[in-house]
Amino acid sequence: MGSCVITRGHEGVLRGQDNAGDLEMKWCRKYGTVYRIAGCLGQSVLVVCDPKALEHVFHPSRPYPKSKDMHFVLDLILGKGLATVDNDNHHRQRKILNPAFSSAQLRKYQVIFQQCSDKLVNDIQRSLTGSDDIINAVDWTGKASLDIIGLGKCHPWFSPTTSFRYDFRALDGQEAELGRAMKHLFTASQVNTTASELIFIALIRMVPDWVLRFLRLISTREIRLLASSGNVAKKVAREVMVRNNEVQVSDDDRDIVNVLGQNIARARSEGKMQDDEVEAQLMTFVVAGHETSSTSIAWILYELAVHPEYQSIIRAELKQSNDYDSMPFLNAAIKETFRMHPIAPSLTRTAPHDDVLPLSGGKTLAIPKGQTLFCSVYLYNRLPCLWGDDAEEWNPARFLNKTLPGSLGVYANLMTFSSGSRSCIRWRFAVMEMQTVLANLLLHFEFSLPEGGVEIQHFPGLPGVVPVVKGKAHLGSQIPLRVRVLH
Ligand code: HEM
Repeated sequence: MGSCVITRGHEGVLRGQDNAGDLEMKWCRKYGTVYRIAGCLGQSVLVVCDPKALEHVFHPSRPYPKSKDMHFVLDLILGKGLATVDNDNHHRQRKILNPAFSSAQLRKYQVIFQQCSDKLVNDIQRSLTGSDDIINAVDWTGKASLDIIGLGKCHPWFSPTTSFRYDFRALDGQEAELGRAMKHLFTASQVNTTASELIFIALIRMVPDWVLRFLRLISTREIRLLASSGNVAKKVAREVMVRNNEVQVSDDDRDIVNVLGQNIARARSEGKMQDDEVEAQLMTFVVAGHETSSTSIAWILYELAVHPEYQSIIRAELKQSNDYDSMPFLNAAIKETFRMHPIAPSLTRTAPHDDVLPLSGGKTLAIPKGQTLFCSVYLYNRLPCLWGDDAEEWNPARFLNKTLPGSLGVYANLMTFSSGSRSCIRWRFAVMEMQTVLANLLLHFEFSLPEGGVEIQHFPGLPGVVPVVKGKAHLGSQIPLRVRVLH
């Protein structure tokens, strides 16, 4: 399968590619929906996008666990929160947190989405100097989503003395420490991964659990960056907990942090959650909710700039109704963007025991206990057998009035929010946030590509991909778009 550096394996080659997914796609066309690559230090890694095999790996009642290296990285950034723990601990934590995302609760968050969207529109408007301004969409959507999860000053009843919310002040241009750390988290890994970092990851997969404690003491550049983001998140989580104990918020005024804080505090007082877990939940929600949503909103603006005809259609829908869920084109465009631009293009899992993977077409594949699997969201979301021959093109029409293929994935049968009991707990929140922010932006602005066009690539960052301008990855996360105010 082509040449590779022996120590780094294909894994090193994948992390070094300019556009995440290109090589996986090339190999998928050549070798099929399950193929083996060399991991670092000669480890064997299975790349999987076969729908039947993925159904087996993400089965709700017996999902494969995350790989040890993923656990290690998540633990550094998020502590022992929902995204990190397994089995009974995971089940217990998820049960405690689920009510914060019930449909009734989500409807209440809608007010916050709207206020932060209004503020975003005003701030973009104020920043424009002429009729032909270019903005970096990622910067603006990042400010808005940080405010939505952090609940900064866009909230009308915000007051540092009566609320415990952490003021990111993102939309006011004074980025708080956490805002800076989060920005750094995804972009830090844009510097080429070294062989020693890959060897470190390979070692984590190989050594017994008790050795892992000592590996934590080894400090690679990547580990240092991840740990320092985790430390900032921890500091904020502690601040939030202290304020949560100090203030009472009425039922109607409760935002996501209030709701989460209250559920967590109750579980803690009933002895169902330890202090370090409480801290980790807040860290998890702050970190997981930032770049994920903002990058996805920036991607849809990009796709709509490339396909302006859809901007007009969606604007017409928005002028006729306030009910976002009833708008076919708005939702089809969102689904199609989540299909083409998954923030986590691959989910790493480990076989918990010797197993037989069922494959499409009735075949099977025997795998040993401990086998590492790269479950490719990117490839699954682009399989021609599911999405059609034009699967590599952005075409929302595929989601209009059609039965969706397959049965995987919590949203639109895509793997973007994963599938089964470890799927994204806030996928509905993310979709509602995207609907509201996008609707408000499209009603006030027209987006187009800068003169001469621009090619955006998926840079393979950690823990997710980062949009960069081709040839300008060193400038970090960017989606430059031309903006015109609509009157
Ligand atoms: C566009 C937005 C988002 C995308 C594409 C996304 C995607 C994902 C994916 C793929 C997973 C599974 C990860 C794995 O198994 O390794 C996941 C899990 C998770 N996500 Fe999201 N996410 C988004 C937004 C959010 C937001 C806004 C939050 C919260 C603030 C959030 C919180 C979580 C948590 C806590 C988990 C762990 C769930 C568990 O293990 O039970 N996500 N997300």
